[in-house]
Amino acid sequence: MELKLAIGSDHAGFRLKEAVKKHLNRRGIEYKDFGTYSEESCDYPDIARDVAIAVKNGEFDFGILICGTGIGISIAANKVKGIRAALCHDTFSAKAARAHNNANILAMGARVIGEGLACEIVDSFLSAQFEGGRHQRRVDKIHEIENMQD
Ligand SMILES: O=C(CO)[C@H](O)[C@H](O)COP(=O)(O)O
Repeated sequence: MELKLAIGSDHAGFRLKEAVKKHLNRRGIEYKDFGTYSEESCDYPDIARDVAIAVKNGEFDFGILICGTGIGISIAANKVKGIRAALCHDTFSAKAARAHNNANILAMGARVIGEGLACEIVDSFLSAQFEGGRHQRRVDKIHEIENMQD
């Protein structure tokens, strides 16, 4: 799989990010780590912004964002036009996020799930394909809402 990912977390997600990076290394999947690089307290919107803009600009196929709950970092990423960040804590949702919502960022909460499940969620997200059709119409409507804000 020739994928290039952007990955980032805040301090709460740092350890899980390291575990996900190890998993990606084992699978031979290329990624760029946008930080944070320690467990020192930082602000998740800063990381969400950098990853989301890089994905939106087409430098990466997908993004992975991790904070304590996954909530704040996904909310922040979704403020970037063209970003569809999906907070997933199960493999079914991760697959549907790609198949139905054409999500381009996977968000997870390190204080919610463990490393094993997180890596399975990453695999489900990356292996699923957008189904298009009626789902494309709905994704288009999401972006119509986005464009109403101009
Ligand atoms: O989950 C999060 C945002 O949704 C953050 O990781 C969490 O709020 C950080 O909390 P603290 O500064 O107390 O470690």
